[in-house]
Order: sequence, then structure tokens, then C-alpha cells
Amino acid sequence: MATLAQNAGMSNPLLGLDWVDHFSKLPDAYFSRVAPEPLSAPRMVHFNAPLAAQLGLPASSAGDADLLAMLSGNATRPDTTPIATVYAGHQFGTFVPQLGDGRAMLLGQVRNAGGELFEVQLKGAGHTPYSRFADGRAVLRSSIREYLCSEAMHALGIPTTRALSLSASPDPVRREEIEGAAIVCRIAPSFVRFGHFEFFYYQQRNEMLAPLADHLIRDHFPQFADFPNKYAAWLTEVVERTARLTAQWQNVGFCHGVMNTDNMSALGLTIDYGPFGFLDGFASGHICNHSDEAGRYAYEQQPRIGYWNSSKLLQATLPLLHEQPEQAVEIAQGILGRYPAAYADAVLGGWCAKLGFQEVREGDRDLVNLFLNILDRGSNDFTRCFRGLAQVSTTSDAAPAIRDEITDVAAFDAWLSSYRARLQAESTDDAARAVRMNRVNPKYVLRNHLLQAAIEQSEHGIDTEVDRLFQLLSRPFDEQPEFESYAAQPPEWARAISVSCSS
Ligand SMILES: Nc1ncnc2c1ncn2[C@@H]1O[C@H](COP(=O)(O)OP(=O)(O)OP(=O)(O)O)[C@@H](O)[C@H]1O
Ligand SMILES: [Mg+2]
Repeated sequence: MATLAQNAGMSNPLLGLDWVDHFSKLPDAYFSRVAPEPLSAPRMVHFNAPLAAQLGLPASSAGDADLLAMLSGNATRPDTTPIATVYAGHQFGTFVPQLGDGRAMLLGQVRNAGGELFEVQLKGAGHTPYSRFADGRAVLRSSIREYLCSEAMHALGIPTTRALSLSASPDPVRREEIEGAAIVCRIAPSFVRFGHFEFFYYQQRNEMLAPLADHLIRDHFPQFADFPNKYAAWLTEVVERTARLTAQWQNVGFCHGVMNTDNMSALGLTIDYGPFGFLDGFASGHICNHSDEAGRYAYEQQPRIGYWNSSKLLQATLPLLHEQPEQAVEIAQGILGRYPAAYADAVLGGWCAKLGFQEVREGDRDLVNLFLNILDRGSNDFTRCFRGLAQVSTTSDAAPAIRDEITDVAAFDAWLSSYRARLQAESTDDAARAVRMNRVNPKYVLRNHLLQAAIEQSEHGIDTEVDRLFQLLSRPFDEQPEFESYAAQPPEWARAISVSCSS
């Protein structure tokens, strides 16, 4: 049995932050007080210095032993107790009435010098009342995936939870095999999920919905506080954000893998990096999660699931919308009705930007679909092919280098002439267009095989590859010639990588 964490030394830089702790001041019904179970002999695998600076931590924090103690569950703040929150959720379409932070613990909420609010959470810090039969731990493998991907998504401009630190320990954790334990310190304005509202709604404790929504509105949607129906305004915003978030995932070829409603953020953030994957060869039906046999969360299903999940959030918040049930349903339907257009506008706008168009014109949707179909038929590399289009010339017939990687060359050549005509209709300033395109078509994404190499190295105690990927992916749109191989097509062995819910 692990010993419980000690109180942190007063020199700990985390203690110098401005802790406001709004969530833990809510009624106890929303959470349980918990104590981290320390990782033994922790080592700092990586520390996110830019994010630390944003929070207000001094630059010297990286090597601070007291800080590592708190981030690895070996110490807590002296004046307060971490909490684990309770939520429910629809998992693979089935309602599960009791979930909650089974391995995540909220250390509190800080306000930085700019007034921004951030919750600080440890994932993998041990048992909580919501652990059910599981061990409260996270393994190093999955923690590296979460740490690097959340930061990679942030650098891609996609709303997401973030990661401040990754600490690891030789403590054994049983999955399919014995693996090492790790803790990611996650940062987000709020970790509240759709499932938090579902928990109280399905327990018929409707009186618990408003204080939670009020908490979110006060901290994160103050612009709606004085609206006649502030809950409708907030929910409209969440539904539209969810639609836009899903569109951004599609545009960058990101598959989340487990879009259960307990993994959907009430702030429209990407949350829970489990069996996610970036598309290598484009396949519209790609299933990144080996455990998702029916393909419920396949790439092409994500927009539809975002809609379905939004409907579940609206169902759970009906009592907030109107005291008359029929009118509440009508308002909810109106809000849900915003999703399709919000998604369609965002995703088409995103595709058009990737093709270098400055505005969306009639016929662009067909041009996008034709290109995606060509990639789909040939399983051609999603990231490389979009990036390669920046080299298309409008003033000569020279083919872009990427043509060599396209399988259906005849279809591509035909498409290219329509594409050129469309580009010429706007401008022939190819250089300016290439700059624009390279800002939205990343050169580097966190492909599974890149992760695999970093994981294997860190499992042997060497963390240089984690750091290299962290640095590389913090500038995904920039050419980084020394890392050209990281933008290459995946090697043959990458096909055998299988990612499941095991984490
Ligand atoms: N090893 C574990 N120990 C305890 N609870 C766990 C463990 N793994 C998952 N759970 C719990 O099972 C539920 C579903 O897990 P899921 O994989 O979606 O979340 P997660 O990866 O733990 O965390 P998060 O959604 O916070 O990123 C959640 O309630 C989660 O806390
Ligand atoms: Mg989860």
C-alpha cells in the first residue's frame, strides 16, 4: 500500500501561484476529497516550460525537487485537499450512470497575472471513490501519448486540455503486461464534461445542474451572465464549439478514438488522449481505436457523433432551459439545430484554407471532395499530400512533387487542372498562397510510429526523443530541415501498431 502524500515544502514554486479554487468551493455533491498515492522514485520525463511560464511559474521551476514531489503525487498543498469529480456518460452509445475521475485528481485552480484561470489536475495519481475496479494509475506509454498529443494539438491551434509535466516511476502497473507508472499534470480552464451534467440529470437531482452551469458561466462564459436565458446562450456556444472542434479534427486528420460523452468538454476542448491517431494514409473509414470494433468512432463518423453527444448534453440540461418541459425541448432542438451549419461552415472553410483559397466559392465543396476521394482510393498520405499542394504553380504546368506519391495519377492530373483554374480565378501570387497554405497544412503531426520510438526510449529511462517530439511539434507548420525524416511516410512496421483503450 502506497503511503499518502505529505504536505509540500513552502519553497515549492506551485505554492506561490494565486490559487482561487472555485470548483472545490462548490457543494460536496460534485466531488470527493482525495489524497494522491505517491509515485516512488519519480523522475521528471518532461516539463513544459512555456506553459509553466504562462501559469506564472519561475523559469527555475523545471528542476525543483518540491515541484516534482507535488507533480508526482508525493506532496500536496498544505491548506487544501485535492478532489476527484463525479460524472456519468454515454460510453459507445450506452449510458453508464456512475463514472467520475477514477484516476484524475484536481489540485486546484490558479489565476495567472493576466487573469486567466487554469485548473491543475494530476492524471494517474491513484485511487479515488470513482476508480471502480481499476487501479487509479496511468502507464508511461499512454501518458507520453497524452502529454505530447495535447501539446501538439495546442500548437496546431486546436482547442485542448494541455500538459504541464510528465513524471514517471518504476512502480509496476498491470495492463496486458507490467508497465511503468506515470502521472501527467494536465491544465485546462475547466475539466467539466458533458457527463457531469448527465450524472445529476439521470439521478433526477436537477437542482444540482444550475450551480454547476453557473460556475462555468461565471468563470468561462461571463459574456452570457446577464442574458435572459444564460443557459441557452452557454449551451448554444458549447454546441457550436463542439461542431467547430470536430471540424478542426477532420481538417487535420485527427481521430479521437473514444468520443464518449464523458470525454466531451463543456468548454469545447479536446479531452482524453487515449487511443487517438492521426491519419497516415487517408482512409475515410479509419478506426484508430482497436477496441472500437464497430467503428462507432471512425474518422468519418466523428462529426455525426459530435452531434449525437451534443444532443445528450442538451437532454441532460433540459431542466435549465425552461420550467415547462415542452418549451425546454423546443429550445433544445433550436440549439441542436445550430450544429449542422456550424460544422459545415467550419469544415468547408477549413478545407478551402488548406487548398489555399481566400474565400469559399460555389464548386469548392466538390473540389475538396474530389481531392479527398483521390487520397482515399490510393490511401495516400493525408498530411504530406495537403502540404505538397502549396507547390502547385498557377503560372506553369509543372507538376508538384507530391504527384509522385499519388496512386490515381490520372484522376489527380484531371483534378489539378480544375484546381489550377480555381486558384487562378483568385490570384496568381503563388508565393503568398504557399505561405498561407503552410500555415494551415502542418508539415509534422504526431504519427503513431514517432510516438512509438519515444515511448520505447523512455521506457528505458532515456527521454531525449520525448523532448525532440515536444520541440518539433511545438512548430508543426515550420520547415525544420534537420527533422525532415519526421515528416516522411510511416515505415512498413508502423502498420502493425495497434492502439487500444488500455492505458
Ligand atoms: N486505471 C484506471 N483507474 C481508475 N479509473 C480509471 C482507470 N482508467 C480509466 N478509469 C476511469 O474509467 C472511466 C473511463 O475512462 P477513460 O479512459 O475515458 O478516461 P481516462 O483516460 O481515465 O481519463 P480522462 O477522461 O480524464 O482523460 C473514467 O471514469 C476514468 O476515470
Ligand atoms: Mg476519459
